[in-house]
Order: sequence, then structure tokens, then C-alpha cells
Amino acid sequence: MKALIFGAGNIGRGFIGQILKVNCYDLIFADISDKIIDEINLKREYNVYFASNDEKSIRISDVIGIHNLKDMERLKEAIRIADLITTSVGPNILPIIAKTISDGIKERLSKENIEFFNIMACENAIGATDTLKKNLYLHLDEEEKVKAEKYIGFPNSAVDRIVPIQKNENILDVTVEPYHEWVVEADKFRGNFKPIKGVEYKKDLKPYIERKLFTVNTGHATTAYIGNAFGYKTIIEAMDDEKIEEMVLGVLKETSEYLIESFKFGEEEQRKYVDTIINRFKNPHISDDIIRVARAPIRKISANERFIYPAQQLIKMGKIPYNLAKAISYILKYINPEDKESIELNDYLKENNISKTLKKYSGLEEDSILTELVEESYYNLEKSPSNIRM
Ligand SMILES: NC(=O)c1ccc[n+]([C@@H]2O[C@H](COP(=O)([O-])OP(=O)(O)OC[C@H]3O[C@@H](n4cnc5c(N)ncnc54)[C@H](O)[C@@H]3O)[C@@H](O)[C@H]2O)c1
Ligand SMILES: O=P(O)(O)OC[C@@H](O)[C@@H](O)[C@H](O)[C@H](O)CO
Repeated sequence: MKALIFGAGNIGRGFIGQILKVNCYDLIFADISDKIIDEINLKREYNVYFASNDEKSIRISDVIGIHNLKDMERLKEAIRIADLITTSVGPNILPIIAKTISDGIKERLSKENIEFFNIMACENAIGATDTLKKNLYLHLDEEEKVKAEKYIGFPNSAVDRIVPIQKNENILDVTVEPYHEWVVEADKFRGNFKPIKGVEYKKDLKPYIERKLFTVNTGHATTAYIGNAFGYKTIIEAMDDEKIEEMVLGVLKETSEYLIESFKFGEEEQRKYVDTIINRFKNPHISDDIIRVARAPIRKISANERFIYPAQQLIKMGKIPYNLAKAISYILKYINPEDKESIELNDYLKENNISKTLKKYSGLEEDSILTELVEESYYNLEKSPSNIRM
């Protein structure tokens, strides 16, 4: 079995590649980074290190790299033979990848004996595979779309493993936390798909992707944005500060209320899930930079993402998400001159006000309850910058 993995970055090598290799897939990585692709083709293998006391590792061998802008012919060939295509490139890149893979897909669908295959986006976003599919279909004609419906499976998925920015001597090696969860929509596969060991299959993915995004990622991002305001550089430093942990728990209490009420997770089950996540953030064997976790703040304050969506749902349920609003005000305070989205958000906020900013980037009405809550929280932080702690 062959897997074509778009994105040979942290999660591509450190999670998707590892799990698929253990399941006997031959791995082909496609990436736009010359450095990574050249190194993959030179070394043909890398190590995944598990960040824990026992320092276990696993070697991922016989990997192949394709530069997906410079080597279209090899890429098309890889698309033609792949049983499974995955992406781990970031949600904003999905429309670009859709265009990149469309030529190869068209060629595969034009052959006499088309074999079933599956495409799965492994990104932090609700319905990422649906987004990829929608964008891919923009490049297919009607006849190709009919064939795509028949021969290509498009399961959505939720992937969870903390893989920080890597600082290893060998640039392909990757240090990951041992914990992982990969949940996939069960009924969307095409062909005789052999279940992947290490992956859970669920009829309805919604509870699992939302639980992951609105617990792990909401908690992580809250730690990062507040941690940055407090002057910390890593997630573990921030979590060592009791005030920050308290604030993160406050935010997760709110998202837990939403998740429990919407999806009927048990209270105890959700409490344990939160505990596990807090302990993952405190893993002493991992050093995760705040700038990685806080990256792309415009994406993170968009309507379907980790703050705005649960906050709006809670308001619809008649609850007031004070802590989520406070966390959002910290996003608006966040400045990283190296992050394009941070610069854009700050420039817009400087020229406009909070309500206009939240309308543009989060789709909130200017007089919405959430906007008012964020404004109040933001100006409280402004008034007493030295008393930033809650
Ligand atoms: N790192 C984590 O802890 C983690 C965990 C779960 C999910 N995710 C999700 O996985 C995705 C990737 O995150 P990451 O941390 O691995 O990021 P990363 O930056 O380490 O890797 C992304 C890779 O995609 C490549 N890329 C960018 N544009 C491309 C293109 N057009 N074609 C091919 N490759 C391209 C980059 O060169 C890079 O190697 C994101 O959606 C992220 O939210 C990350
Ligand atoms: O990848 P992002 O930018 O959506 O979010 C940053 C981190 O919170 C994220 O990568 C986590 O480490 C990961 O989602 C854990 O599974």
C-alpha cells in the first residue's frame, strides 16, 4: 500500500507518517521545502522520538520525497499509484493543494480501470477534508466529478498529537509526545479499505473533532496568548504559572459545558479529558514554543474556530462565556512581527475598533453579546496593564 503525504512537516513526519509506516504503507512525502525534500531523498529515513521517561524511538525507513512545485511529473505518478493521500499542510493551504493535486487526479480518473482510493485532510479544522474536496471539485469537469464521487473516498478526520518545532541535529528526526488520537469518519471510505491500526473510526466525527478543537486547541491557544502577555516563551513555562493554569481551566470549563450539553459526553469523562490535556501541556520532555501555538491568529479567531464558535454556541444556550471572551481579548493583544496574520490583525485593529475587527475576522455583528464581552475585557486589560493577571 502506498501513501502520498502532502506536508512533510512536524505532524506529517511525526504522526501521519509514523502511523502509516507501522501499518506497512510505503511513504511518499510531497512538500514545497527544498531542504526537507532533498534531505528525505538523501537519507531515505528518519527517527521519531517519543518524549517521555523511557526515551523510545522508531525508525521510519524507505521514504521518498517529491518537490510538489518542481517535480509535477513524479507527483502525478505518485497520485496515480497512491492508495491513500493525506494532507498536513495547514488549513489555509488546502485550496492550493487542491489545485496541485487536481492534474494528477484528472489523469487517474481518465484511465480505463480506475482503482478506488481515499483522500484525507489531517488538519486542525472542522470538515477539512470537505474543504479540500470542495476546492478540488472546482478544478474537475462534470464527468470527472461523477467519477470522483464513485472512486474517491473523502473522510474527515481529527488528529491529535503535540509536535513542537523541531531542534534536532538531523532535520528529519522528530520528537513527539507519546499521546495520540486520530479519529476518522467511518462511512466515507471507498474500496476495500483496510482499517489503519491506531485510528478510531466513528460514524459521526462531529463530537470528536469539536471535542479536540475546543478542548486541546482552545486550551493550548489560551495558554499561548496569555503566556505571551505574561512574557513567557514556552507552553510549559506558562503552565507553570498557577494564574495561567487557572485561566485555562476557566476557559475549558466553558467549552466543556458546550461539549457536554451538545454531544452528551459524560461530565466525568470530559473532566478526565481536560486533566489529560493539562498534563500533556506540562510534559517536561517537550519544549513547545508559544509562537508556534499562537501562530495564525486570524485563523484562530475565525467563526468556526476554537474561541468564537464555542463562545457563540454558549450564548445561544443562554450562557455568558466570560473566560472565552477574555481569551479572545488576549488574541487581539498578541503581536508577533514574524507572523503575517498577527501583523494584519494588529494593523486592522489600529485603524479600526474591536467591533469592526471582530466583524471582519470573526463574522460577529457589531452589537453582538460576544463583541461587547470582548470589548469590556480588552479595555479592562488596557486600563490596568500591570494588573494583567486574573
Ligand atoms: N504540530 C502539531 O502539534 C499538530 C497536531 C495536530 C494537527 N496539526 C495540524 O497539522 C497541520 C500541519 O501542522 P505542522 O505543525 O505539521 O506544520 P509544519 O509547518 O511543521 O508543516 C507543514 C508542512 O507543510 C508544507 N507545505 C506548506 N505549503 C505546502 C504546499 N503547498 N504543498 C506541500 N507542502 C506544503 C511546509 O513546507 C511544511 O513542511 C496543521 O493543520 C496543524 O494544525 C499540527
Ligand atoms: O496547529 P494550530 O496552529 O491549529 O494549533 C497549534 C497547536 O495548538 C496545535 O498544533 C496542537 O499542538 C495540536 O493540535 C495537538 O494535537
